[in-house]
Amino acid sequence: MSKKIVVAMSGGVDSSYTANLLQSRGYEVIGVYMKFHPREEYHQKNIANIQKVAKHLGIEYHVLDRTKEFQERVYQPFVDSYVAGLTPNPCAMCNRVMKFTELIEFADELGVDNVATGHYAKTDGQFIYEATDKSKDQSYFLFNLKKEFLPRIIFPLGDWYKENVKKEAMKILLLKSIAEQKESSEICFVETNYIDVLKEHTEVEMPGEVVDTHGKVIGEHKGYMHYTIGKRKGFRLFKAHQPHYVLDIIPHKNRIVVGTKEQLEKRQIVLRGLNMFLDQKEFDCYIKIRYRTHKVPCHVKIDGSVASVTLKEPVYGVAKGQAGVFYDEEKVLGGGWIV
Ligand SMILES: Nc1ncnc2c1ncn2[C@@H]1O[C@H](COP(=O)(O)OP(=O)(O)OP(=O)(O)O)[C@@H](O)[C@H]1O
Repeated sequence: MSKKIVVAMSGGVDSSYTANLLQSRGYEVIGVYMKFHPREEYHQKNIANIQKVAKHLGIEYHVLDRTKEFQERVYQPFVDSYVAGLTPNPCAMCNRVMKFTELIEFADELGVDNVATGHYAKTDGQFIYEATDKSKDQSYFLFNLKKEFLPRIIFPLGDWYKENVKKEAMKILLLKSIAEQKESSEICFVETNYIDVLKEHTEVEMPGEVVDTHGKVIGEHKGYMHYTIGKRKGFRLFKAHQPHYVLDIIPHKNRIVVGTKEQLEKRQIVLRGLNMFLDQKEFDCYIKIRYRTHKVPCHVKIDGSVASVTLKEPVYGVAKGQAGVFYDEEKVLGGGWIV
């Protein structure tokens, strides 16, 4: 009897091809689509794609409405984070509290052990690793997965290049149109940009003061939620200066603090809400403090759910609310949220 697997299908090429690959490896695939946000048109388009793939593969698929849970666990915290002057990472949050939790729970209901997604990452059941295709690697967003989930997860695209996934999908008549469609935006519930999302819930356009590190008013900004630490555009300084960067955001005063590149430099970072795959409490490794950035060597000391990180090279633009993810070469050791 073939082994069953639940595949998270988004209607995109990656998860469609994942389902195809797993079936060709002998799995009995059960597809599942989850509605996270309330954009029904978006869902209908995706579900139509999944229907096509399911028909082509002769598999069953399910649609789960998780809009209420998503609103509570991901969407509202995303809005609240910006209001609090942070730069949230909703995808890393969603992977833990929504996507994989719901996927595993659904698999449990069906009595199925394994689940799969079309993420570009690898796992050996104990750790997560970077994907072979470094330009598509999503391991950073997966640092927060519950450790006990890992033995049940398969990432079939971990050793694939996206280019080849597309090429192979194009050869399958029913996947061709899916392979040709435009790639989805980075955050599924953001249609245009995050500011438009925030505007539906809170006042975003509220000009305020730009101050230097001594609190002296030196310019004007559009509203603190427009900025993230390290940003150097979009605010106005009264006098011409050398380039200035956002150093801090003070939400209750609607102020941003700016300074020079040297002032932006950080050698120490604190992470909270840790999620560790490694049990050690003190170690040397590398840290990634944003998705699209290189890893920096560091020393880590863990006390409870807090990590004190000493960087061996300076970094610029450490934004509160973003994920700090520890790596040993390609292996993800864990991570936490920058405070
Ligand atoms: N709404 C959803 N329902 C079920 N699974 C999903 C959903 N959105 C994403 N996934 C799963 O998470 C994986 C990674 O999601 P991401 O949003 O990064 O998609 P992607 O890289 O654009 O992949 P795809 O081409 O499959 O859309 C997808 O490949 C899929 O397995």
